[in-house]
Amino acid sequence: MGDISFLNCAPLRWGLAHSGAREQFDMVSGPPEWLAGELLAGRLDAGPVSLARYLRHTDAWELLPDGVAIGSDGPVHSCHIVSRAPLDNLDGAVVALSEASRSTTLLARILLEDAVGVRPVYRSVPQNLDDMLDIADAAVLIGDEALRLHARPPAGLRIQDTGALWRGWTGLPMVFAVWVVRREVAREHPLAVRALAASLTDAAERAGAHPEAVARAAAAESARSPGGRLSEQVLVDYYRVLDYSLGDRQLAAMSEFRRRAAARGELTEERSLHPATPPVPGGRS
Ligand SMILES: C=C(O[C@@H]1C=C(C(=O)O)C=C[C@H]1O)C(=O)O
Repeated sequence: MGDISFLNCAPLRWGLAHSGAREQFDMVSGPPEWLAGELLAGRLDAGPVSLARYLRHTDAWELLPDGVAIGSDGPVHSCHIVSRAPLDNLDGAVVALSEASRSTTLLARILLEDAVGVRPVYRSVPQNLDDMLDIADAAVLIGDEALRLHARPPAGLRIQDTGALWRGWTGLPMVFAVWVVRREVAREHPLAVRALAASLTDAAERAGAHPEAVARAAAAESARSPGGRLSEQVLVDYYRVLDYSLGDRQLAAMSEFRRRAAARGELTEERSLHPATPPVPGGRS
């Protein structure tokens, strides 16, 4: 099973470790685009991928039964458009897009062009704010580096949270990533897939019931990264807004995101987005 090596998945790591389910899975951690490559190559059976990636590969992957996602109903704290000038000044400007992201970069392009009404020029580059702003007027970033910008906004920069912008524009939550399973694996091992989904849902619930302990563990994890330790309060606030559920509102949000992307000629796959019906335990599958 894959695991995103960002702090957005620290509560699930904590929950899986505390339920004892962690040992049942062979877990590999990495950035979301690397996990997507491993899934496509068949080296990984299940894991979290960027929503935009999933929408391009609905032929190869299905959503975990009952659904597990990374989303927010409003600000997400870690997926931003960072700029010196207001967004409506970005017409004709250069916007650097993080190569680590598929969903937020597409969402930012939709927001800039269709909600704000500007037409920037885009450049996909490795994620690093300083390097990005050397070559561009604005940058789209995700993950821990973006969370650090939210926690300590640098002087002179505007940190525009794409979850908040999307919510303000559409009234919907945003789903940034979803857990998928390869179709062959879902067909051949339906009960194992169901157990995996149940373990992840349980981990999210457990973590939600212990916000301070989770924030403490995540702060310790953040201290081991080059960006340095994030405060427990920043992490408590982060996990209060992050939502791992994939219910009707999130599915509606995914459809709306796909519809708006398709209107631009992107992500035109027609398959239903609903998670597969979980097989009945002990029943024929
Ligand atoms: C909330 C986040 O969710 C993510 C955003 C992704 C994207 O923009 O493509 C992909 C996976 C998740 O890591 C984040 O990374 O901060």
